[in-house]
Amino acid sequence: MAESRRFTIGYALAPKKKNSFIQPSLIDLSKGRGIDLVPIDPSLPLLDQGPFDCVLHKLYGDDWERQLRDFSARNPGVPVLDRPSAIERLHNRISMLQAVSELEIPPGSPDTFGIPSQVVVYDSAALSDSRAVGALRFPVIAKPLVADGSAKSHKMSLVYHRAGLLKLKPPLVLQEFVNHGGVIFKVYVVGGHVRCVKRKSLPDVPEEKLGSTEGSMTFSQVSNLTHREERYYEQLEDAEPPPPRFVTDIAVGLRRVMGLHLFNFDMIRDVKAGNHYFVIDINYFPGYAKMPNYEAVLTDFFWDVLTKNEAAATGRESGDDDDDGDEKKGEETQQPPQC
Ligand SMILES: Nc1ncnc2c1ncn2[C@@H]1O[C@H](COP(=O)(O)OP(=O)(O)OP(=O)(O)O)[C@@H](O)[C@H]1O
Ligand SMILES: O=P(O)(O)O[C@H]1[C@H](O)[C@@H](O)[C@H](OP(=O)(O)O)[C@@H](OP(=O)(O)O)[C@H]1O
Ligand SMILES: [Mg+2]
Ligand SMILES: [Mg+2]
Repeated sequence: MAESRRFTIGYALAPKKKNSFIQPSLIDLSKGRGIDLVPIDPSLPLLDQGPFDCVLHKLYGDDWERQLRDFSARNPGVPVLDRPSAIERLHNRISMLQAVSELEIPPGSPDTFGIPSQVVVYDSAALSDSRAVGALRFPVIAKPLVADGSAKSHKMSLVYHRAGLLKLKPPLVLQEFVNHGGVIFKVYVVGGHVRCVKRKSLPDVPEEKLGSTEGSMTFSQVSNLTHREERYYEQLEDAEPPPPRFVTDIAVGLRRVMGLHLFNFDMIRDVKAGNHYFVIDINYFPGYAKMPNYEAVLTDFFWDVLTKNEAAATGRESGDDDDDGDEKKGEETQQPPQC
C-alpha cells in the first residue's frame, strides 16, 4: 500500500516563542495529521535547510528577511507564513493602527470601532511643544513607536499630565487613555479562525482624578500578568464580550487589509459610549499557546495551507481560488469568536 503523503513545516522562532508554541501536544497532533514540525536553525543559511513544504517564522532583522526572499525565489511554490513585507507594518505602532482605518465594514451593527486619538513624537523638543501634543486629552499612554519584540518595546507609561511627558524618550506614540472597565478583548486570528478572549487590563482612571493627578506610571505587558485578587476575576467573568459577528468582521477585514494569517489584536470598549470599541494594538504571531485548544486550531490551519497549496501545485481543482487557500473556507466555516 502506498504511504500517505507527509508534509514538513520548518519553523524559525526565537527560543522563548519556540518554548511556548512548540509544545509536545502540538507536535503530536500535527504528526498524527501527517505534518512534521521541524526547527530551522537561524544561525545556518536557510537555503541549506529543508526541504520544507511551508515555512513558519517570527524573527527580526534584515539578514533574516533577505534569507526568506532568497528562499522564496528558489522555492516559489513554498508558502512562507507570513510575508515579511506584510509583517513590517506591525513593527511600527502608527502604520499598525492605520490598518484599522482602512477597514470597510458593512453597516448594520449598532457597534462601532476606531482607534484612540494619538500623535507620534520623534524628538524630545516636541514633548514640550503644545502644537505637537496640544490636542491630546490626558491621561495618555506613551508607547515606544517601534514594536520589535524587545522588552523595551513593551515598556509603556501612563502619563496623567503634560509635565509627565518631559522625562520620556522618543520616538514614541502618545495615545489617549480610554476608560474601559479594566478588561481587554484579545482577538486571535489563525487564517479563517477567530477566537476572542478576555484578559486583564489597566484599571479605569476615576473621573475625579482626571486632570488633577500629576506624574506618570510605567507598566509592561499588563495583559499577561496573573492577578491574585478574586474580585478582579469576577470583574473579568462579568464583562460582556463584544458581539461575535462584529469581532469576526473586524478580524476578517484586518486579515484582508494586512495580508496576514497569524496575528491578534487588542480591543477595549469605551465605558462612556458602551458600544464603541477601540483597537489599540495588533501583534504578529502572538502567544497562541494561551488560546484555548490552540493545537487543534493551528493543526487545522497547517493542513488547509498545505493541502490547498499541494492541490494548486498539482493542478487539481481545490475549490478555492484565493492566493493562500484558506480564506474561503475560513469564511464558510467561521465559528463565532467566543470570549
Ligand atoms: N489607549 C488605551 N487606553 C486604555 N488602555 C490602554 C490603551 N492602550 C493600551 N492600553 C493598556 O495598555 C496595555 C499595553 O498596551 P499595548 O497593547 O499597546 O502594548 P503591547 O506591549 O504592544 O501589548 P502586547 O503584550 O499585547 O503586545 C494594553 O493591554 C491595555 O491594558
Ligand atoms: O514578543 P513580541 O514580538 O513582542 O510578541 C508578543 C506580543 O506582542 C504579545 O501580544 C503576545 O502576547 P498575547 O498573545 O497575550 O497578545 C506575546 O506572546 P508570548 O509572550 O506568549 O510569546 C508575544 O507574542
Ligand atoms: Mg497589546
Ligand atoms: Mg503589542
